[in-house]
Amino acid sequence: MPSKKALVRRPGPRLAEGLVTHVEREAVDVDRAGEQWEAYVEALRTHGWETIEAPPADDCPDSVFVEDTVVMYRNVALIARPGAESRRDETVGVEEAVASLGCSVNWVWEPGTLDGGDVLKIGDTVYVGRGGRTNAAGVQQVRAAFEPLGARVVAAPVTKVLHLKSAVTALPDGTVVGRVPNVDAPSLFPRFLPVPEESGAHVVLLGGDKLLMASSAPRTAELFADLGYEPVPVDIGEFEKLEGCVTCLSVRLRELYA
Ligand SMILES: NC(=O)NCCC[C@H](N)C(=O)O
Repeated sequence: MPSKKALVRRPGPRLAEGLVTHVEREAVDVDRAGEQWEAYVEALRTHGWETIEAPPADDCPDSVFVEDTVVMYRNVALIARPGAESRRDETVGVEEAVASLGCSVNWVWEPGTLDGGDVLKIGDTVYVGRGGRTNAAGVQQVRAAFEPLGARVVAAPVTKVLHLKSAVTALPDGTVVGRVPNVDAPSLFPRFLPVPEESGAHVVLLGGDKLLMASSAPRTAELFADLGYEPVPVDIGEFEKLEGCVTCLSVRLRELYA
């Protein structure tokens, strides 16, 4: 059944200690991050999404990046096993939250690791990035969880950025968008559109033609507007300092039965 719920998690007091892997560490203004998070959540609500807060995980600096903790396919929530050890405890509260929404819950087990940021769904095709955070066993477990439900899982190498979805996401028509130097294998995707900015590769589909995007990608927003989409820009600058992007701050639940 179509649903429009989005799971989010408020940033915790230790946010500034969040992991950085591919960028230089910059000071994070936690108060400003809080304001940016509120505005992000408000943008989801304004466009018809009911937001549900996962219980805080204040000991985990990266907990706001809730996308990495769970992958949804239909009504099934696959609880991730984050590749970074400091992020493992984030999954506990998320598991409670998705179970209470009526999802069927499944888990990635050791030795598998999986970050939700490595999973890009386009219709029934589920691309899984095998990179710094998601290992081969994690990819196999996504196959085992979702292929019986009708998904086709396609593994994609990720060596240049943190997650597959740091490199690419997809427009509503399924066209994959990414900044060429960040994408290991653009030919894996049936339709690929290069974008001029790194954060232009990140879109959250709000419904209809509306695309939630970071305000740090104005030229890409212009490109998308010219293709008939309606960009909805939000400033997530404090999260970008920690390699976060618009996708990683929420998990949309579009096929709940509850
Ligand atoms: N899905 C995402 O893009 N997540 C961003 C995670 C950023 C966090 N600082 C991390 O390194 O895990």
